[in-house]
Amino acid sequence: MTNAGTRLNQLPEWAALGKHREQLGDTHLRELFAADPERGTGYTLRVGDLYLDYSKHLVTDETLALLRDLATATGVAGLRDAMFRGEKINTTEGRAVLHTALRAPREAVVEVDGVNVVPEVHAVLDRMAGFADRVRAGEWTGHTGKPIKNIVNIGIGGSDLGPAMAFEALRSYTRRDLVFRFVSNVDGADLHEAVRDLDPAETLFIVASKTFTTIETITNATSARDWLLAGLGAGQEAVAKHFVALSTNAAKVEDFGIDTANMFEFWDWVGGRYSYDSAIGLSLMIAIGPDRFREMLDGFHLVDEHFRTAPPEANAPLLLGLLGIWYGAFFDAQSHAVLPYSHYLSKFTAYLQQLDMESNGKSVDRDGKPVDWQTGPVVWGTPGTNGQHAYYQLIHQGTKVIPADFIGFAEPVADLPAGLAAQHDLLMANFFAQTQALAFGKTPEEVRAEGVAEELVPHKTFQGNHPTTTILADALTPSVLGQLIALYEHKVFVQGAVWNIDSFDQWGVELGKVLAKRIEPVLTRGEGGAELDPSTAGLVAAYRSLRGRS
Ligand SMILES: O=P(O)(O)OC[C@H]1O[C@H](O)[C@H](O)[C@@H](O)[C@@H]1O
Repeated sequence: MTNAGTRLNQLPEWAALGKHREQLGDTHLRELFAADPERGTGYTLRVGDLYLDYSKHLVTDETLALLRDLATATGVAGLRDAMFRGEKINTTEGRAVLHTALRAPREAVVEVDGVNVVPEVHAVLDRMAGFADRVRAGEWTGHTGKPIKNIVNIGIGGSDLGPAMAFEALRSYTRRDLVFRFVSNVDGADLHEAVRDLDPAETLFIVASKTFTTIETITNATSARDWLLAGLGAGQEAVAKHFVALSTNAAKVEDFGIDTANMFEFWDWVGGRYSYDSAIGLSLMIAIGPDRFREMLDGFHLVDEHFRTAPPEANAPLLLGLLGIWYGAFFDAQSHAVLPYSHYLSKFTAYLQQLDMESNGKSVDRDGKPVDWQTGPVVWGTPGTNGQHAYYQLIHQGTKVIPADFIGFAEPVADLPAGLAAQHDLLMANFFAQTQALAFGKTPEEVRAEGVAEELVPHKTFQGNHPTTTILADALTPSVLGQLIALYEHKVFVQGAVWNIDSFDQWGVELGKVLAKRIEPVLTRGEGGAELDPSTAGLVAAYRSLRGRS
């Protein structure tokens, strides 16, 4: 709720930003840097192990002060405190939003409906650790007595992207003698490719689903069970040794045939896209071990505390959130690129897509009224150097405003052979060169001075003035990964708070699910379909005909 119920774009703070934007006009980053020799070091923040440079943003001290005023006027700090207190700030679902409790230290007290949830959180973490240790030690054996060597996580959305992303990110910390696979797509090819070279006797399936009703996951889990039992030539009794569940829904887990003794629980106050530090992280915990998992949780917690307590001027998630609002509202930026300069972060942006776009892809405010301001951006990107040889052209010389985050590390991962670790400086030289080129560009005069033919000067000119944030850390450790994810979680929170939207529901995914359920019997059995629109009816008829069913 904004102050006194005033709509966001009716606030005087919003108008002040609009006026300031006009005054800023097309001021170039070259001018901003020339005017302030301290800018390169002054516009930086240190949070835990993260070094953040925001000097290459189209902002001045005044911009930042006006943005903070907007945060004050929209009650960001109050909503943040309500979240940490366990209030039901997810109003459309009547739920608390407490992923921060998942990484609270043992002695912390966080209450939901008067009950301290921290002991339960740690009880589950301890059970997970016990299980992970048994698998890692080869003590958890399958139906035939063979130790488990293959771990297949079956889940989708928040029950897949988090563990899959973190497994990649922390690959150098994982047990290389165990095989980890992640299956999400209901396309049977996903499960097929994941298990085709595995021995069922050595394979553990982790069925991850908050609701345990998600059709893709239940379908894949059912097929995995069929594959297992057929491969083992065994009956239902083999399931207990090869299937565990991660869920909030014990009844559905039991219905599926998994003993609830093999279930690791979490709670409805954990959103799916905020859940990989809950039981949903079990596959990751098996991969990196409980100690490393706890280090990751500590990293999350460090940034939680920063977000909760740092003053607005030095509050990194607040700053990043406000910068995004600035570009969306006053530069008409439609998208936001996240460009990690680490091969291990290959799934990082895909993970952030759900975190950000499912949270803030909303067009009505908390009161159900249509918003008439920009909300969440399209988040996109892939590891940086690859992008340089593909789509960076558009960022450098296209017509769109694309704020971008550049994420890099001083050290290559520890187990890289020396010869390959030597490539790291080249990787990072690209990292620094790109934000420099994006910010400062190359003027026509500079191009001419190189003796370029006049007709080619416009083509070889770089306008520059493209805003970027640089996030640099020493190394991609479990703790640093936790810090990075918490930074983005809270950035998304800040934006939702200012935009006055519910960042914690996802009603927009429901309609497609309902329609798919209706269309499936039309495809398979030709039943129903009278209600289909003419386009869809035509497509369904074509599909049936191609499959020889009409
Ligand atoms: O974990 P589950 O209940 O299976 O949900 C898996 C995913 O599907 C849903 O449709 C939501 O859009 C996601 O937020 C969720 O993470």
